[in-house]
Amino acid sequence: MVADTYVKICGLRTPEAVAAAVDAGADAVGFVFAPGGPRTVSATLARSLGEAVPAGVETVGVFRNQPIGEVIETARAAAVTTVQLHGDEPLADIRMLEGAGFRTLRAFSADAYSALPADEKAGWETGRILLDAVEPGAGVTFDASAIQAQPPRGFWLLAGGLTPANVGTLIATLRPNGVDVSSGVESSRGVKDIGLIRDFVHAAKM
Ligand SMILES: O=C(O)c1ccccc1NCC(=O)[C@H](O)[C@H](O)COP(=O)(O)O
Repeated sequence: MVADTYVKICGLRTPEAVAAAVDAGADAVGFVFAPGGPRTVSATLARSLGEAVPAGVETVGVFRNQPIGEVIETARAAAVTTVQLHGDEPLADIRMLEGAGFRTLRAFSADAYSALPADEKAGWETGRILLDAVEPGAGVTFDASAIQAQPPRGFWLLAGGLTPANVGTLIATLRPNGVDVSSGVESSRGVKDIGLIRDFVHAAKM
């Protein structure tokens, strides 16, 4: 296993789930602001959930193809430390977020990322990236052979269909800096399971 694997638990909506993630040792908790999904929360709810999160743990707002002005306004209202862009957003949006004082994560489908020209990859790899399945938050794994052959050069997170049962093997095989999970710690879509959150963090940090 890889020591000190960074762990983000995403799609949190209740104080109990946030406390379970923090108590288990997660490095980041995610709140989904992309509209229309079962995990979508308001900035007001995220702000109140985030108040119980200690300073060393990142609070991440997840957005998908929303105007950058709206992203910054919502992230400020929610008082998150970090913004995760999960759509087709340009590098200029990442720079704007950094300028506004946020840490950032830019998500790609693993296939789309592997197909990027080297100079584009080099631009994204100056920041933190997240490699995921094509449909985010769907609990679906993907063929990671291209990533295994040519992993990103900077800090990167693996996501997409991770569970307490498969995360250890995938960390050992692909050696990401961290992992991100949503469906794999749920009892049903959008409903987090405290025991699975605990099991996932422990398995990832073993
Ligand atoms: O989770 C969502 O509903 C979501 C909606 C729109 C954009 C991103 C979304 N989630 C992003 C995440 O960070 C997920 O944790 C990541 O895609 C992994 O999901 P899963 O395969 O369910 O573990």
